[in-house]
Amino acid sequence: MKVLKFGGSSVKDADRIKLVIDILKNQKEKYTVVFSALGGVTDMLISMSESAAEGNSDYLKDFATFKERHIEVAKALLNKTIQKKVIKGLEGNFLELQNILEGIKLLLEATPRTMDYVLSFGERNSAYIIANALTQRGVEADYLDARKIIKTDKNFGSAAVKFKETNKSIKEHYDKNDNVQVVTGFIASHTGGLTTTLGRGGSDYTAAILGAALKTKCIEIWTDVDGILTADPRKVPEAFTIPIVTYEEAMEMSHFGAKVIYPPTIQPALKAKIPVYIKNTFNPSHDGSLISNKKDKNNKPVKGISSISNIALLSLQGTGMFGVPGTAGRLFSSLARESINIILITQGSSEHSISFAIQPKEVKKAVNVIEKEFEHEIRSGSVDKVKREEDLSVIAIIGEHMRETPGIAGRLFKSLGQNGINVIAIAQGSSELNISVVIKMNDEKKALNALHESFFLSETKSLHIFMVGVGLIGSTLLDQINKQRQILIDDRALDIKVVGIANSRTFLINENGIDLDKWKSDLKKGEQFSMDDFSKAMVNLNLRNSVFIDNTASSIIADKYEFILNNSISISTPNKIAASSSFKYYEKLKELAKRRGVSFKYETNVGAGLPVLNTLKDLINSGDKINKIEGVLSGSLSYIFNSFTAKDKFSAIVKKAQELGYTEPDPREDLNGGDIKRKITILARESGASLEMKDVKVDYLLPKSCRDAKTVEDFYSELEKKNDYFRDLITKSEEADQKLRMIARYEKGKTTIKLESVDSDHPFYGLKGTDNMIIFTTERYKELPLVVRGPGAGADVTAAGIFAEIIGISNSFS
Ligand SMILES: NC(=O)C1=CN([C@@H]2O[C@H](COP(=O)(O)OP(=O)(O)OC[C@H]3O[C@@H](n4cnc5c(N)ncnc54)[C@H](O)[C@@H]3O)[C@@H](O)[C@H]2O)C=CC1
Ligand SMILES: N[C@@H](CC=O)C(=O)O
Ligand code: NA
Repeated sequence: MKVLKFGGSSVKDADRIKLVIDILKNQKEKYTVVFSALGGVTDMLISMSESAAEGNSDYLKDFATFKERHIEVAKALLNKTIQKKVIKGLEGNFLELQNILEGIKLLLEATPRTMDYVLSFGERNSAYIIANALTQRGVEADYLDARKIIKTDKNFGSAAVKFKETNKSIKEHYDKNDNVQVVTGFIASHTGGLTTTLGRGGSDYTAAILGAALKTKCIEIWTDVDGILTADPRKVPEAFTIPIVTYEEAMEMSHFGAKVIYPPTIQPALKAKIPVYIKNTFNPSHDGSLISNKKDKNNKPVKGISSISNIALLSLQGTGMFGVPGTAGRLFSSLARESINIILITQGSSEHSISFAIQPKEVKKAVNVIEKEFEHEIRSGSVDKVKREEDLSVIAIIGEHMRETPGIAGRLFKSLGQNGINVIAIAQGSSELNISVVIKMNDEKKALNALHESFFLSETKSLHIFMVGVGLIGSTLLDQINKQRQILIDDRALDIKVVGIANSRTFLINENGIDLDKWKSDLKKGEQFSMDDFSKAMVNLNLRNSVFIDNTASSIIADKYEFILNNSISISTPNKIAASSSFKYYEKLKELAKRRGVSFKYETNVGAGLPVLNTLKDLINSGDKINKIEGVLSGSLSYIFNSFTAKDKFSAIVKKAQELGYTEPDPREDLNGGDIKRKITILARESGASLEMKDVKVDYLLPKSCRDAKTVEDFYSELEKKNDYFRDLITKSEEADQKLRMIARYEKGKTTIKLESVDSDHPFYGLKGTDNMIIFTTERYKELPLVVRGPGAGADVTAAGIFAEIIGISNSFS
């Protein structure tokens, strides 16, 4: 024999009840079944009584709806003959209820005793209709009014069960009746016959009482979710069912807002060692959760993460509290006198302050009672006025095995810290069954998701990308991400979600991820872009594991890095402006990233996708000293000198380099030496020098008229005028069997850039295509230097460099 119980959400209307009937018809063994009132009906009964008690006739409208709903369900489920009988029975109930409501209106009072009677109609109607629907479908079923079998005291609203009497009458009843008993949940009666109710979660309690009395094989609580989940799925989409939870864990989860069941109600069942399953009416084949005292083989230290939204934190503090016994006692007794429920308490070990969380609606009352209680101390200045903080949430991680697993708290605080979530108060029960933290309500969703990812590692980690600049590099990167995304999910459990994109005209944000197959057309329909609006949207979304990518060459974007890092968002960028701007800003950004525990990365600033800056960082971190850096740092100039011959027009080759995507958005940057200047400055800075870009000594490649051109168009026309000049240059170099190279150097604190014509034995002579080559001469690489060489410009290699950087950043998220 087993007991099944279906809650209000499972019996909200006729369609849902049909699903329930299917589940019941599929039962292989003997069972009894408990029902709650149709979803929403109990609330309706309460509000009708309240309005009647105010002498109001408004309830009559609700009463009409109440009747209609039940008749409708009966009509939809029952054939004509049975319908007639059932509707007659329902009408008897309606009349009884109508009389009571009229009585309430006359007396202007709904006592707890009357309320229990009123509420009983919810379960009585639902179980009655469903029992008949079962009979009609060939199940031999009887309607059983639980008032006949469950006996309680007269504590109306939350009556205490008299188990001896109850168990006896349950056994007697079930011994005599072989049909499926369809039982009203929640209601019971006093020995004298008065109707009582069992309080919060009452129908679950009914099921547990029956299970324990009849020693059933199990109890199944049927609801509208797949059991107890690791977190609230409305806040954490990745939440999943916990297969086995202990009773204590279920208790903690429900205390922190997981509303699947109210565990105290299943106590009688667990005491009798009867397993309790939580199952989903709308997904009956799912195993659901088992609440049991069996040890979980899985033994995860953290089983679930819960939260209570919108709480207030009050603190009592003052010098007069130190070492004074009874302060806490007085504080909490005064709150208890006013029936103020306390969600969490923490006390500093200095005994200087006690903080506790309560519902915001109780703040005023709480402050008043406390300030009254400590009136004298406040007046004398030994205790301060109550400090209050509102719009907060409590988050709790829960699990029995946290107790024997070190490092859990560490991981908790690391992932909150990394996501810029400030912890306002901390509490850990001495049972170590939960660790709770108070944070800003704004951060709740982010915190839940970050912790969920961190503690349920087997699940996929999400990375949220915000990208400004979707030109050549940006669009190539989006393409690469789109192609690789599923592989990263499958192989690395890493889900890269691009949630924001922008160009200089419009921007688009989608928290669930932008569709990378059609971002171009979607972006066209986006909102008008401003970096202020985009940054605000990004910060307001407040997503965990966020990375900002700047694929522009704009200083407007680079100027926002400080704000972005300050909001605990990592940055990866090929834009060289920030790292080559003032040394002060460069340092500030690096320091800020460190302080916020996020990343500021710009490997593609030098040598595009080549591992130049990382190599340099590894040398320095391992204690090497940089003596000299020499490099061909411009991919576009490399390409130009490698393709330019005395037969070509120099201006045409430059144009080609631009078309191939090797130059900066503005090609003058490359030809004027600006781009190389930025790169050598960055290399010098990464080597430890505090240099500015203006310190770089440049031997210009271009004649002055070209350098001074005001627009790109003017630049090309000036360049054309100088084609002969460049032909001379290359002819001389060719005749000497040499190659033209723009070489940057950093040595003894000085940075220089110079056009040189190099011989065939020079290391830079053999460079091909867009090759960059960086030669590090160091204390350890003295005789033979360390060399990094390869393509140093181009969309694919640059985008790949950023992509690799993003994946690297994802590793740092706990
Ligand atoms: N092409 C290459 O081989 C390499 C390029 N880079 C860097 O990559 C960055 C991007 O280069 P490309 O993709 O070639 O440029 P691009 O001109 O093709 O694209 C620039 C994008 O930025 C957007 N943009 C420009 N100014 C903006 C502003 N103020 N606000 C918002 N959006 C703005 C544009 O609308 C466009 O979507 C540059 O910083 C460049 O130095 C770095 C290494 C190699
Ligand atoms: N325009 C740059 C691209 C890489 O930073 C270059 O030519 O090297
Ligand atoms: Na690089």
